[in-house]
Amino acid sequence: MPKPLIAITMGDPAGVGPEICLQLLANEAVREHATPVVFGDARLLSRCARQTGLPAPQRILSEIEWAEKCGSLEEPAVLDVFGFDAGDFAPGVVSAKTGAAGYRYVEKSIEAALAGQVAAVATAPLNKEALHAAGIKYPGHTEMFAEKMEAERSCMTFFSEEMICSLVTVHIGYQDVVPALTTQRILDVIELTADSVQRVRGKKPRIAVCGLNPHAGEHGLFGRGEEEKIIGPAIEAARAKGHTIEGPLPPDTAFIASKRRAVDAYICMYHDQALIPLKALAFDTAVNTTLGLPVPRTSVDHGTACDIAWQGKANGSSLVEAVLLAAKMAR
Ligand SMILES: NC(=O)c1ccc[n+]([C@@H]2O[C@H](COP(=O)([O-])OP(=O)(O)OC[C@H]3O[C@@H](n4cnc5c(N)ncnc54)[C@H](O)[C@@H]3O)[C@@H](O)[C@H]2O)c1
Ligand SMILES: N[C@H](C(=O)O)[C@H](O)COP(=O)(O)O
Repeated sequence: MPKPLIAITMGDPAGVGPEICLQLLANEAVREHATPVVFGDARLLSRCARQTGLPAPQRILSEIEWAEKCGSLEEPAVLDVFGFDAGDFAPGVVSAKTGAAGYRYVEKSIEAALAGQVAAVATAPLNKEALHAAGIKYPGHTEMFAEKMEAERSCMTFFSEEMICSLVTVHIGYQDVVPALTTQRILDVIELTADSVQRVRGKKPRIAVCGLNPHAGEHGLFGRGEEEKIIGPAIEAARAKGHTIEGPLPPDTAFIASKRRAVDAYICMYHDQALIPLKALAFDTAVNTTLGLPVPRTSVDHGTACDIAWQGKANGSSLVEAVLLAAKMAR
């Protein structure tokens, strides 16, 4: 069976994206399962290789060569996306310019995915402030992929050996979380998660849904009855559709070790409810995915890490796992 061609976007040029892409291109385990193509800037990658001591990319394709050769590519490569001027660029310092470049690599990867040129996309980190400074309206990749791929419903889900978790709400402030919680949205996230875990792990998942308030509201004592009025009905509806599901669980004990052994996937109401336990347990290897898209998209779980960028210190294992998961999802 031919190996899937996976687009890897280079991320914000000023962050750790370039060096984890260089690590990835040289990774033997990745080559066994996929043909990786980094969508980024070839000159910048070569400069990063010189600075960090990592191997420089061997095969570089222009956009014209890519259009001609992508159907027969069998070795790791870089697609040199035109347009980044490294003149006044400084590693570790994000700007509107680096935000715009990172966004261009993502746009290009989505075009390639929708044109059937690549089987999946894995993304290196963008910086949200840099995107904002560049005038780009999306909070992150999740919203870019969902809109540009016209997903009817989608959600952010993290896979790791320690835990799998999906987020009902993502990049919004806390005051906006409660208005965004609806029974239908929670049910959509449960269904997307159950379907994806079944495909990736080959088993019907046991799902746990977290409450919103301390102690899951303790029967209306804390909060405004969100557990009874919004979350509970979504759990009932999912159970009626045949899902193995429990909740709303008190969030503070939902992730203790014995519970994690009994749960295949968590449904979390807001960003940090999911990502504090996930990143504490599996920061180096967890993978972020967007479910509900016509073409798989995975990502690293970490950010641009500007404090260590271009110093040869970045751990590239989350990107390796992201590409391996993308290859699995693409099959
Ligand atoms: N997939 C993505 O595009 C993605 C994911 C998370 C955060 N972000 C964005 O990245 C920017 C910076 O976010 P942050 O500072 O909150 O988190 P961060 O993950 O960039 O950094 C947090 C800490 O983890 C360390 N770290 C991160 N990645 C590492 C790696 N690969 N190897 C070794 N150490 C690593 C950093 O040095 C830092 O100390 C923000 O704009 C944020 O929105 C993007
Ligand atoms: N919430 C994600 C995390 O903390 O890992 C992240 O910011 C990435 O979001 P996108 O995949 O939407 O860029």
